Amino acid sequence: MLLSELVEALGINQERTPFVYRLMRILVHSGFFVKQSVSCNDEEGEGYLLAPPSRLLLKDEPLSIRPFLLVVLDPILLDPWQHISKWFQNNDVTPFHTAHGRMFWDLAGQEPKLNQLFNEAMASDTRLVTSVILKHCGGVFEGIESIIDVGGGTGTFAVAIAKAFPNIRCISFDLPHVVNGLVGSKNLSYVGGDMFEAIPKADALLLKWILHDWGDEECIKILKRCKEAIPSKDNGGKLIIIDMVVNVNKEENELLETQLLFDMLMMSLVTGRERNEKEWAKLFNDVGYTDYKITPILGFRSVIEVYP
Ligand SMILES: C[S@@+](CC[C@H](N)C(=O)[O-])C[C@H]1O[C@@H](n2cnc3c(N)ncnc32)[C@H](O)[C@@H]1O
Repeated sequence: MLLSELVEALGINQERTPFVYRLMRILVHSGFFVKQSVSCNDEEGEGYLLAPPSRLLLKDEPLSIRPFLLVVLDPILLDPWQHISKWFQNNDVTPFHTAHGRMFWDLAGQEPKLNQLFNEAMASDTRLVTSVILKHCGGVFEGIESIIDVGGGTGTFAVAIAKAFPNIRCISFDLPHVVNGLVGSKNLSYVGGDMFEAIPKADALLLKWILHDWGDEECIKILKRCKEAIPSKDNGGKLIIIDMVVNVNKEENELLETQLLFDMLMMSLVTGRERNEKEWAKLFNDVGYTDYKITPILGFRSVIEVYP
């Protein structure tokens, strides 16, 4: 699109065209658009093309992660960044708590708008991740007869597994305010509960973007509840964790900056953190898991299979 077409399509005041030019200049620089000579409607000039990553931000792209961007940019999630300095000097659990006087999960349970925004954001990320996992890592589900997605949100992952593997019984398990009213299918059901109290039993448990929300002590509690819920390794028990494994070696990890920024997001919103392999191994070892295997297939995230 030419700049003039863009200004028209977006309904922007024509006098603002030079400002749109400046905005587009940085969006080209940061890789969201590509500049190219075009001739359109008898006009010749420099035009803009969407760069491939920008497709992930389109409204009607099936694997769009636009809802994720929208929640991260919502004032409720941006406010805590303004409170980091205060938080370094007080005793609040998180900058989010300093900003809103409550923990993130409590506010999500009390504010239907935040609950919905957040669940949609998670579902959009999970659609993208599921598409990669089922295509490239379907083997992790082999031999499993039942699986529980712990903290599975509104069930996007469980629905995809239930569809791809009709013989696996799937449960999406989350806090009651997240799963209330959701209706399952033949091999899929929803269960409300608290993963710190008890997790229903199954061959395998999936934990996608769960453990990075919590500090080590809380992770140990969750991992203990998980261990109680699965059979021994010989009987097919395992955890399938989808989370980041931070590698601070810049040469080996072109996504290091993204991983470190996510670590800051976890510091700002919740009590969690992004962990390196040694830190993951220590958690598993502390709870008595015997073995683990990391498959780095999901961009800045990995699949970590953990055995009791
Ligand atoms: C970062 S989200 C990840 C959601 C989903 N696994 C995904 O990746 O799309 C964390 C999830 O943990 C759930 N959660 C938080 N505390 C929980 C608890 N005590 N018991 C069960 N689920 C919990 C939240 O409601 C939320 O759905």
